[in-house]
Amino acid sequence: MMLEEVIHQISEQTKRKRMSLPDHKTKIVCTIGPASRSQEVLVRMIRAGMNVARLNLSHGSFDEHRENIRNIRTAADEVGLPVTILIDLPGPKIRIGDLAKEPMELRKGETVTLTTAPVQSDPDQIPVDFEQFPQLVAPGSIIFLSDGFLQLRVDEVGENDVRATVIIGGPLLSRKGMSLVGGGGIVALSAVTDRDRECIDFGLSEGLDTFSISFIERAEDVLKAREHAALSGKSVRVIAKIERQEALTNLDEILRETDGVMIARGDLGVQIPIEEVPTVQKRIIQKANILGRPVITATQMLMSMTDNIRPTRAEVTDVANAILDGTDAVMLSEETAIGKYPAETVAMMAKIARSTEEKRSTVGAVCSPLEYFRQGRGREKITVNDVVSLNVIEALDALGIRFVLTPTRSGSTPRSISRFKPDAWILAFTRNPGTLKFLAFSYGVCPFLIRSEKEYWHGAILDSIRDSGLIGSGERVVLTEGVSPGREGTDSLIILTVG
Ligand SMILES: Nc1ncnc2c1ncn2[C@@H]1O[C@H](COP(=O)(O)OP(=O)(O)OP(=O)(O)O)[C@@H](O)[C@H]1O
Ligand SMILES: CC(=O)C(=O)O
Ligand SMILES: [K+]
Ligand SMILES: [Mg+2]
Repeated sequence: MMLEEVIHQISEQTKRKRMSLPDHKTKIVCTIGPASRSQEVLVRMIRAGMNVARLNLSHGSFDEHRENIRNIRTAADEVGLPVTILIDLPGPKIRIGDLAKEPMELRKGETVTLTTAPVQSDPDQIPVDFEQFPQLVAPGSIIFLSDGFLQLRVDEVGENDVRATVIIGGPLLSRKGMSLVGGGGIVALSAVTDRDRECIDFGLSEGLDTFSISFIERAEDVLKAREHAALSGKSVRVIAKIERQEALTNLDEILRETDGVMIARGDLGVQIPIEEVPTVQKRIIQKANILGRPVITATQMLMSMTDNIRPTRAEVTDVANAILDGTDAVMLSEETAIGKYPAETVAMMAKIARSTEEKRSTVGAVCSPLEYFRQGRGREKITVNDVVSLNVIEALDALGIRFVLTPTRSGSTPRSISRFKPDAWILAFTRNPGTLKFLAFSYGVCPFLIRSEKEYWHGAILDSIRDSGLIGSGERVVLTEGVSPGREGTDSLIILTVG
């Protein structure tokens, strides 16, 4: 959208009230729930920078959401800023039902009963809103509740009841999601269920046209939502929620079909190994950016602000990093739906966004040192070490070399190569135990202690490397060479074959 259009849109909305541009460019999506559905709180959230109000139809009734929509619209009018309403569809996710009393405190080691029986007689039982649930588990199955915060191990399976032992305890709230290790729990049902279709109809009847689809598997799922809306003669904007392995496998086709994507890190962190979430996030953002699809990074961004007025450093850094990764929008979930400080959390999000955006061009360049040098920046201060390390990287890339051998006194040569984060290992040889210790902090550097000046000679290094069996005979390596022994600074690199 052109700047003029943005200004036009805002001035339309402001109805001739004083107009100014927002002070942050990253869009802020907020989930609306009990903590934020009042007019007063919504007004504060919009003033603090909320751009999109998300209604999660996995929680609350249509009546409740109808009232939310009315409140959001009134609040937006009052403030004079546009707010988009996003309907998040429930999708094929098994959830527990409404608990008799919440939170239900699950204690490690205790036995609990999950039941699909329609009428709850025992308030200590956990209702499950999916009839086939007992058939999906067996003794020994692990059940994740609440994005994996709570874990149970199944002991016994009956017709309607499943008895399980609490492995990881904590407070459980109504309607939390459930998944079985290995991805079970997103039942064989595909995305866009009958319930999702009802929710699309609900949204359309309220004059809304933006829907996020949970647990998308493939591009066809996006089409299904479009086709359903078309039955009512409506066209919709679809945000594909990437929260299962299949969606990652089919990411390219989904991105081509969808209008936008959400990195739904809550379920994604249960469906794929949690440690892969950060790199998957970067990959999705990059691909979405290349195709120009808006991308929302969601879940646990400022999670601790659900209870505290200040976030953790790690959370602030997560938000900033998502922005530097190239996300278009950041999302708040429990922070604004059930948290103690919904408006303050939005204000914090906006503050982090503004500060990060202001520094983005400088930080971006520093983030990729290789780009920094390739663009010829910092040329007036370039050192011999810089030139040699850049040449090393070039040689590694061009020849597919797996090892760099660097004799070093201070460690500066291996560090200058390490900063580019090459795939190759950097084997550093030093006589200085202090240097050896400090190289423990450098990415991809494996330091070795050598005893005598003689061993600095590259023939000796190659011999000891070959004898150690670390590098096979006949493999090419890069070796950096200090031409003037006794002086710091490397003057050249040589490419050698291990004999
Ligand atoms: N309308 C609502 N009414 C009551 N509680 C809500 C509502 N919306 C959200 N919440 C609470 O906030 C939590 C976080 O919201 P979020 O939208 O991330 O839900 P979720 O259960 O994790 O499911 P999803 O995977 O669809 O996001 C919910 O688990 C629920 O406890
Ligand atoms: C937002 C969402 O659905 C998730 O993080 O799982
Ligand atoms: K949902
Ligand atoms: Mg989810």
